[in-house]
Amino acid sequence: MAEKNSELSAQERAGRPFPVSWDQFHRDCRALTWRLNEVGPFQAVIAITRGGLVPAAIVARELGVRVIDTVCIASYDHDKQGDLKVLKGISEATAKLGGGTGKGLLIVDDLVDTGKTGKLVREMLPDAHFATVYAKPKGRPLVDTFITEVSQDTWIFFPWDTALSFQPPIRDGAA
Ligand SMILES: O=P(O)(O)OC[C@H]1O[C@H](OP(=O)(O)OP(=O)(O)O)[C@H](O)[C@@H]1O
Ligand SMILES: Nc1nc2[nH]cnc2c(=O)[nH]1
Ligand SMILES: [Mg+2]
Repeated sequence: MAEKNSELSAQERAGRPFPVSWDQFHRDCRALTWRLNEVGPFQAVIAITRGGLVPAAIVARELGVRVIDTVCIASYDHDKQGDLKVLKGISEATAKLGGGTGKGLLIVDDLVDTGKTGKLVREMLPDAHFATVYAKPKGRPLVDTFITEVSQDTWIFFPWDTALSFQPPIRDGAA
């Protein structure tokens, strides 16, 4: 049974779908910025690619921050998590702004799930502020600021990964 479970993708294990529209995502990013505005000011925003790019753009716009950098990490192949690979760290100029430890820098990602990605970035920039839009319980302790907690058995569907499609009526057995 345990073997069977390990064959399941993270999305299959999660089971419960949580679709997010562009409109909802934009609202949640704005709500996140209201909280971050109390914590800043921040010298730069660092997006964890790729999912962090969209919230980072919105948050940076709302905070009036124009220095934006990326940490590029690959771990999930669609919905299966493998070993984490850091494809690119922050630039020398951004590292200098954060005094080498990330002080005054804001790291943004779309979500934390197991927390593996967040843990790795925290190790790179221990004094940076880490914000995500959504958080699942396992990853939540790693995040300084987030907006919505969803249960661990939830899979979040982002608007850039999805399209509108027909759904059968609930009466006919729709989830
Ligand atoms: O807390 P964890 O279990 O580590 O998962 C969270 C990470 O997973 C997703 O990224 P993904 O690796 O799918 O890459 P992407 O952002 O390029 O889609 C998401 O954007 C987070 O960065
Ligand atoms: N889209 C998406 N990617 C993830 N990566 C880890 N957890 C999730 C999730 O719930 N949704
Ligand atoms: Mg990501």
